[in-house]
Amino acid sequence: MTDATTASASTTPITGLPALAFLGVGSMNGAILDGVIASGLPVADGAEGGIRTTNRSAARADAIAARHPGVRALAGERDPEANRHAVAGAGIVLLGVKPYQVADVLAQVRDVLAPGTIVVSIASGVTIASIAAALPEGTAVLRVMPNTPASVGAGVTGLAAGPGVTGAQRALVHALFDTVGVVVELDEARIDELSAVSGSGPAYLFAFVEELEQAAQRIGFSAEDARVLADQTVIGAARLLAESGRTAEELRTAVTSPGGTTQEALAVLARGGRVENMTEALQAAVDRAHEMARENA
Ligand SMILES: NC(=O)C1=CN([C@@H]2O[C@H](COP(=O)(O)OP(=O)(O)OC[C@H]3O[C@@H](n4cnc5c(N)ncnc54)[C@H](O)[C@@H]3O)[C@@H](O)[C@H]2O)C=CC1
Ligand SMILES: O=C(O)[C@@H]1CCC=N1
Repeated sequence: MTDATTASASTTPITGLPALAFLGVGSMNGAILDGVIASGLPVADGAEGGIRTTNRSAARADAIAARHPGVRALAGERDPEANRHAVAGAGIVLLGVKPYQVADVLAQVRDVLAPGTIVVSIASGVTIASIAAALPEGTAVLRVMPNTPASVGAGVTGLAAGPGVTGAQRALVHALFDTVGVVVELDEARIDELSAVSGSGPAYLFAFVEELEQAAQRIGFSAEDARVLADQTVIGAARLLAESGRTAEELRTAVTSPGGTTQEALAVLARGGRVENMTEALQAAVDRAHEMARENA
């Protein structure tokens, strides 16, 4: 990480959030919505209620409303102006649609954003400059890169503020994402690299669990037992990392008896050049983010 990067809780105490509009509540914005609500941090009642959400399908909006009865969940399928209704009176707008849909959603809402509204994008590969260019001049724009463990309060979010964003606005968004885990502030120039590590990272780990499960079956375990063994091993190891205060290296060493079985297995895994392979994988994610930024400019 560069000198420009800091992981911290917000230094400014925040006792509440302004009305929030979550535009596009799928996997990621849904995880943030769950986390913010679970945190109990008060959200101000805007003119149309404190938290508003939008997505395309009515079934999904109904599911959000059932899960969070206080939320005003709107569906584009029922209300073509859902995004415009959601942002009216909101203090923070969280853009959670797919990258290629961002421009369309910004065009829908740009003339109904209240002065002083903070726009936060979670989209991969969509730059602050391209978002700011689609909004009224002077709109505060921040770009964040969260990850799905946010839904259980264990996320990590990269946060980059655009030009002209005040310290107070940045602190507010930082506090919002503190409710769903750890926040790392960084320059926007580094956000694609952060995304490659922590935004996509949960998928790498889930892919590993799937591989461990499949390999366990190949050496003779039933599908059911293989799943218990693989899932619980990773859950237990992650908790140990979180709760023991020891580094991954120390914990690995504690499992690996000299001349024992783990050492043999790790030697086989290392044959694949895992660090080189992981570095190549991260670079592929970064390259794709750069390509998306050009496509979405
Ligand atoms: N899934 C992840 O782990 C992460 C995703 N992201 C970013 O989050 C964004 C969303 O990704 P996911 O949640 O995975 O996608 P998703 O497909 O689960 O969610 C997108 C949501 O947007 C809604 N939507 C589509 N068009 C809309 C419109 N015009 N107005 C309102 N809602 C609309 C859809 O109904 C859907 O609920 C992407 O830009 C992605 O780059 C960022 C970090 C991690
Ligand atoms: O795969 C993606 O493009 C998004 C960004 C990071 C995680 N999911």
